[in-house]
Parts: sequence; structure tokens; C-alpha cells
Amino acid sequence: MGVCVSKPSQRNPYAGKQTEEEDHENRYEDSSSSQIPKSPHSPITNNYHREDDVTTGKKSPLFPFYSPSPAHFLKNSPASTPGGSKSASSTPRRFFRRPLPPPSPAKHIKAVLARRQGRKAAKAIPEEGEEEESRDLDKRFGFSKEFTSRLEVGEEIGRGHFGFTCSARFKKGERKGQQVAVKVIPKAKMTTAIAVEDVRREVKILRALAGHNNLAQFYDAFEDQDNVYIVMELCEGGELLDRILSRGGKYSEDDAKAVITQILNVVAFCHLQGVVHRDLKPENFLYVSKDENAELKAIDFGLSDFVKPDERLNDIVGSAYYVAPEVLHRSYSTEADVWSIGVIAYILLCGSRPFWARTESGIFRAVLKADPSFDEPPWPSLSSEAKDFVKRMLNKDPRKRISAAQALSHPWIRNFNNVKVPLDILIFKLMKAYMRSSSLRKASLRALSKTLTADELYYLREQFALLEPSKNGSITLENIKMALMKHATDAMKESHISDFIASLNPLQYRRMGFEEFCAAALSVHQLEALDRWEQHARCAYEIFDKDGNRAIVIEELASELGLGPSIPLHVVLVDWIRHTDGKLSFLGFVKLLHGVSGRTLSKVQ
Ligand SMILES: Nc1ncnc2c1ncn2[C@@H]1O[C@H](COP(=O)(O)OP(=O)(O)OP(=O)(O)O)[C@@H](O)[C@H]1O
Ligand SMILES: [Ca+2]
Ligand SMILES: [Ca+2]
Repeated sequence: MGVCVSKPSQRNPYAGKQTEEEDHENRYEDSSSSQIPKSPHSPITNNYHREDDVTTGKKSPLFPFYSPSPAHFLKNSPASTPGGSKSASSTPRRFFRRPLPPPSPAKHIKAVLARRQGRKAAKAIPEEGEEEESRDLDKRFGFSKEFTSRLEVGEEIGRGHFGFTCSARFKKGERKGQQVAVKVIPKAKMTTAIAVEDVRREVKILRALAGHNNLAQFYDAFEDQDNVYIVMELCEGGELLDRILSRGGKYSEDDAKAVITQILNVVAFCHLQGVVHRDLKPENFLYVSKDENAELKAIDFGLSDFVKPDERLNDIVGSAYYVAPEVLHRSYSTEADVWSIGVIAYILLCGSRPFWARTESGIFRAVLKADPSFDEPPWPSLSSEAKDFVKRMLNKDPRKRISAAQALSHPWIRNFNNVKVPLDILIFKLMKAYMRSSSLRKASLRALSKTLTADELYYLREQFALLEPSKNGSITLENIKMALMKHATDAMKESHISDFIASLNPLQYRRMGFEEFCAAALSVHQLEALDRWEQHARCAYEIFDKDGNRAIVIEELASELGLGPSIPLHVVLVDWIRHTDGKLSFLGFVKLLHGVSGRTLSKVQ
């Protein structure tokens, strides 16, 4: 087996004078960030410094500076102080020293490593009892023990924090002679229950998510006393990051589209299955061969998880350059992956990272507070669609961010190489909220749906077509179940998608036409993020005022908003009502569109 030799970490030449905190953390930025490797064919990962080298047993200098939560960075951040809006509007200069360095291998957030590798990894000296703790863990996975009799192992081809990967060949069985990749995860590295659970889940997710073209195919998992072995399709074309670096960072728009559509395809598929990847970055996409047009495959589900459609996850997971703001706020779902794809798209199109700093805390600050620059070259020369596409993926509010399936129907990408828009789980989340709304709110949404533009309707038409095989102009609950079944894998059981669909039961005894579908499946939050939102809303209010507006029955509005009897309704709802005729005012209409809950309402008042 080959040996991975790490380069010693150098000081970052982009670094200017540093504070003490930055000096500690400048090790975050590794040497390869400062220059593009000379040879485009440098061996996978070997030219990069990975901070915890399994072969040499060297521990990273990062761990002693482990911080469990970004909260303390925020407390001290000038950007987070009241009135700190200046830094919120654009990327503060002090974050960057021009020119921005090209991308480099991203490291996991320190909290991830510390939680998964144990306090031992976060401290230079382990405490008494920790060895015991690790030995007590149940590291039996129930996988086959026949690894050595089934596979012949070849060279090491890659390495990460949690494992290393070798080429191998099946010795017998139906795949006899087939070259494969084997990710070897040493049990000795699983020093916490979380680490053991992560490996169990990684295999479970890979096993469940079978059959997508842009996913490295899983074949089998084995174990012995020392290791877990994940056997999968061999991707011989290297990491996407290596291709980005060998091109000097910048892609033409069409070349970027070719990459991004494949990433979106596989991620939209995962999201429909209720799987969130949580570590999307160019290192985790491999080309199947060296061919220029080779297919791209997602790998490394080591930090992935199942997520129910109405659930939020809260553990801080991922790699700092790519982490979404809501992950740092500890309340997130599949939208966090779309943010990471937005970061990748930004890098492909301009060659720099949108959120960059020398330190992890600096990156977090930028992710939470700074808007990436779209003013500097090459952005002015790129199409407005390309910019809009990236901006919509990098919206800091996950409710306003587009989904992966919506991104595939964005004007920038939808006509590229027969892109197919996949079924979007977001549709069902929005439909559920619609079904539970009062008739007044439904009427307001119907009015809003009449103001949608051709671009917005494109996505809804595509979704409707996926649900309506008989093309008779309407859909039933049965159609929805059938459409989901067509795309179902075992992962859907874990993420309880069918339980969620049961919440659409009111649809059981009726059909839904396209007009109503538009009202049910549009996202008010996403529309609100558009420049022309004010126009949309005004226009919708006029339509509503003509067709659906009527004198408000206060009690009806109160029950829509979940306001209890103890709340003085006439005072709270005063802004909502037009004094001339007792009907809903424009402000009330916009609030109703959002279906504001009583709780948010009382906070706003
Ligand atoms: N199917 C594959 N074919 C070829 N090489 C692969 C394959 N899977 C993984 N590799 C190589 O092995 C490396 C490590 O794999 P992986 O990213 O899954 O490990 P990890 O320990 O989870 O890493 P990380 O530190 O990124 O979490 C990859 O970056 C890649 O270079
Ligand atoms: Ca990886
Ligand atoms: Ca991993």
C-alpha cells in the first residue's frame, strides 16, 4: 500500500500582520491555497497537507484550539453588534487581501473533528479514562467478514480524515475481475460513539441510495478486527478540486454548467430521498475517468444524515468554506447543501471563494454577515443569469434560497444539455401548509399565483407534469404517491417520506387543477427575495381585493393566526384591516400570505 506523505504546513503568503488569534488559526489555511499546483496531473491528494495524517500518526496543531460553537465568535464580532449593518451589506475588506487566493482543500469544521474523534483529538494529552471509553465502544457492524477472501487490494489512491482509499479487484463472485475502490476506515480511529454511528450511517446511506448516475455506486461493506471496508465504484479521474486547480480556477459558463448540473442532479435526488449530504465540496466529487467529459460522481457520505421533511437538524457539520449560515445557527435541513453548491458555483465561475478568511472564526463571520462580491472581474463580464443563479443559491435565509430542483429549472441552466427537472420534495412541504390554511389564506395565495411570471411558472409546470401522468389537467393524492414510488429508494423509509405524504390526506377525495396547484406550491418566502416582490404583492392584492376580499371576521383571522382568547384581537390586528370598509389591508394581505403564526406575530408587535 502506498504511503501518503504530507507537506509541512507553510505560513500563508496572503497573510499580513496577524492578531494572536489569527496566528493560532492561520494553520487553517494550508499551503496549497496560495498557489496552484504546477502539474495538473499531480497525484490525488498527495500534494496537500491533511492535518491528521493516519500514516505518520501526526496530530494537527488545530486541535488544541477547538471551539465547540461559533457563538463566541459572534459575540465578539463587530458585525454582530447592534448597528453593525455596515458590515452586513458587503464583504468587509479586512476579510480579504486581494487578490483572493484560489481554492484549496477544505478542512472540516473543528467542532466536527473534535466531536467525532473525541476530546483526545482536541487536546494534546488524553485524559485518564478516555482509552477505556474508546475500548468499551461496540464496534461490531454486522458486515461480512470475508473481505480478504473476496477482494485483492491494490494501491492507495486517496486519503481523508476518517479513512484512506485503495484500488482493489474482486477475486470471485459475479463481479470477479472488476476493479473497485475500497474506503478503509480504521476502527482505532472510531474513538467516540458518534464516530461509530457515523460509519454505520455512511454505509446505510450508501446502501440505500442505489442507482443514481452521479453517485459512486456502492457494492458492499466488510469488516474485520481492525477496519471497516466500503467497496464502491472506482473513479479514476480524480477530484473535481484537482481539475479546478489545474485550470487556474476559472471555468467558462458552459463548462461550469456541465459541472453544476451533475452536482444538482445527484443532490436533488438525495433530497427527495430525505438525505442531506452536509459535506459538499469539490474534493467530494470525483470524475469516473481522466476523460475531459467524464461523468462526475458524488462520494463521501461520512457526514450525511437522514432528515424528515418537517425536521431541522442541529449539529454543526461540514467544511468551513462551504458551510451554510443556518448550520452555524444550528437549525437546518436540505437547503444547507444548496448553499454549498452555490459556493462551488461561485468558485467555478470566478476562481475565488466567496467567503474567505485566514481563520475558521473569520470564515464563519463572513458566511454569517458578508455578501460575496459580484462586482470584481470576471463577474461584470458574466451573464446576468449566471449571477442570479449563484445569488439565489447563496441567499442567507434558507426559506428564500432555491432548492436543488428549482436550480435545475433556473433560466441559466434549464436549456443546457437536456437538463431534466426532478421531482422536488419542497412542493409537498408547501402543499401541506396550503392544505392546512383557512379559505382566506388560500384565496390570497391564489391571487399571488396569478402574478407569477413565465420563469416562475416553468418550474411549477415541470413539477405538475411529473405528478400528472394521465395529462388530464388535474392531480390526485394517488398521483403524488405513484410519482414518489417511481423514484423511491430504501432511504425514503428512514426519512419517513410516506408518513409526511399522509398529511396531504385532505386531497384524498378531490382533484387539484394546475391553477390551484400553483397557489399551493408557490413559496411566498422565495418570491419575497426577488427584486420585483413589491410589484408582485401589489398586483396580487389588487386581484385579491376584486375577487376574494371581504369584510374580515376577526375571529376567523385570529384562528388562522393561532391567536388565543387572551390576546386583545382588535389591538393586535389593527394594521391588518382597512378602516374604510373593514376588509383586509395590503399589510394584512402580505402577512396573511406568509401565514404568520401567533407566536411570530406577538414577537413582531
Ligand atoms: N470511489 C472512489 N474512487 C476513487 N477514489 C476515491 C473513491 N472514494 C474515495 N476516493 C479517494 O479517497 C479520498 C478519501 O475518501 P473520503 O473523502 O470518502 O474519505 P474521508 O476520510 O471521509 O475524507 P474527509 O476527510 O474528506 O472526510 C477521496 O478524497 C478520494 O481521493
Ligand atoms: Ca472527503
Ligand atoms: Ca468524510
